[in-house]
Amino acid sequence: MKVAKFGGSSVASAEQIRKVAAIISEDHDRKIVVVSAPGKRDKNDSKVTDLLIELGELSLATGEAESELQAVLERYRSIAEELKIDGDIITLIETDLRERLATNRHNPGVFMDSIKASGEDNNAKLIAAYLKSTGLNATYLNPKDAGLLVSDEPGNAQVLPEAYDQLIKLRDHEGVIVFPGFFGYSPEGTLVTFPRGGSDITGAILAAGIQAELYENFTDVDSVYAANPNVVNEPVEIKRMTYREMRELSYAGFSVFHDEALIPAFRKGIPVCVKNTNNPSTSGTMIIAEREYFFNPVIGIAADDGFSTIYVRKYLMNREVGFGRRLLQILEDEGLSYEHIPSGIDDTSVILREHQLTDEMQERIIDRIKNELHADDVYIEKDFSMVMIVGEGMHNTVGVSARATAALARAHVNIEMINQGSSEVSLVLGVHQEDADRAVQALYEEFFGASDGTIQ
Ligand SMILES: Nc1ncnc2c1ncn2[C@@H]1O[C@H](COP(=O)(O)OP(=O)(O)O)[C@@H](O)[C@H]1O
Ligand SMILES: N[C@@H](CC(=O)OP(=O)(O)O)C(=O)O
Repeated sequence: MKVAKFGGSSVASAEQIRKVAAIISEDHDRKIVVVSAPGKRDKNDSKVTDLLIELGELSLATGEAESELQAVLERYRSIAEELKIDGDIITLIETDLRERLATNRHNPGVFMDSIKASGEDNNAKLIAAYLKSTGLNATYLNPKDAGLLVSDEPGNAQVLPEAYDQLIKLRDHEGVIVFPGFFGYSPEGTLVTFPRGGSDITGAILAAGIQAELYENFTDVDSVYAANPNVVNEPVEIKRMTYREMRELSYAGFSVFHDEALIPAFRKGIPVCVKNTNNPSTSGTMIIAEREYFFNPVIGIAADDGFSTIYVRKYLMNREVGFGRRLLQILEDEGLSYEHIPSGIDDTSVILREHQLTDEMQERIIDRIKNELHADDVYIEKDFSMVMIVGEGMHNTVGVSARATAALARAHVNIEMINQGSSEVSLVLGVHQEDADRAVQALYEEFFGASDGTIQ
């Protein structure tokens, strides 16, 4: 049995959905089909999820968002008309959306999750109807009926272990299940979405739940590339990589696959294959537990922006027992998570995602560090990017860091921070955001300049 997930680019139009139907029909092992909301039809288009966020936020703010509602309906209407699906489905989708807009308005988090999730939910119903019209035994299944139980933080659902006791039963379901990605339900019955890009997570949970032989993640590229193709021209294709390598790279900016989606697959040992809906016959990229690495210690280079640094200097900091704990307690009191904390003997930097910080919070943090920790200097800098060099071969290869820093020096990129994970499967370099693309290009040239097109 296989789980096949089709991202927004694969279900963005009638033409794309016909390709999805052909892919499903050609392999009867594709038992569960996870679908996202319609994505972009071209680079200037909008994802339905983004249209729904606009709709929900405007409705909450002003109570009126009719044109935004019609923009969402028009996406489904154009697909349904071209696929010649029964007209009732648009009426059903409109009724559903209006009901969601009228419910949970007192709780913005729950309200927005319901609006966002309608994109996937209604697309799954529409695609199930189309698949049935082609003669396939396909049925829509709602995550609540499937038992996809998740924690209740809006926009940040985490699957609950007890969900797997229910999901295994899907193995006995007749025909093909069409399953909306991106959300589950709390034990209290509240709809909760995963973070953005979360349909990948749904697919991984279901693959783990039914103990699938393979989790296929269909997108719009032939493979996972060694660098973002929007940053490096025609990067080499990766044919095989480990869960750990993909998790590091997708955490650090490879938006082709959600980093949290690897955890359920890794825990149950489900192989993942990233494939192209527009070119399904290619082998794609296999993501597995182990791989041999011979030719290149590095398998990929990623970059993610939107980081801030809280810089703290205090003479003899390294001699003060508990300084680190007290510093992190200040962040914990503000509900902040951090990513890296490189330290010297008299200074330390806490690197965290910028979106967490408000101006008031920054003032409170600086004030507390100065007055409670008696720091000699403390300030916060914004607009950093983290550039990640990843490869299972790095931990027994001498000189990777030297090659990386030399490459950045040649590109005149200043390194603000360097951090090697204890696993040695990744090396993180902090640079200013405006240098990030140049850094990725310089590192790619250093580690892949002589490559012949693919990494085995
Ligand atoms: N290393 C990478 N390899 C392949 N694609 C990448 C990589 N980094 C970023 N991408 C981008 O990810 C896109 C696919 O992800 P996404 O837009 O979420 O697709 P989907 O709509 O299928 O979910 C690709 O079109 C590509 O532009
Ligand atoms: N549609 C949701 C969930 C998702 O995973 O979408 P996609 O498969 O297009 O990345 C989002 O945009 O976040």
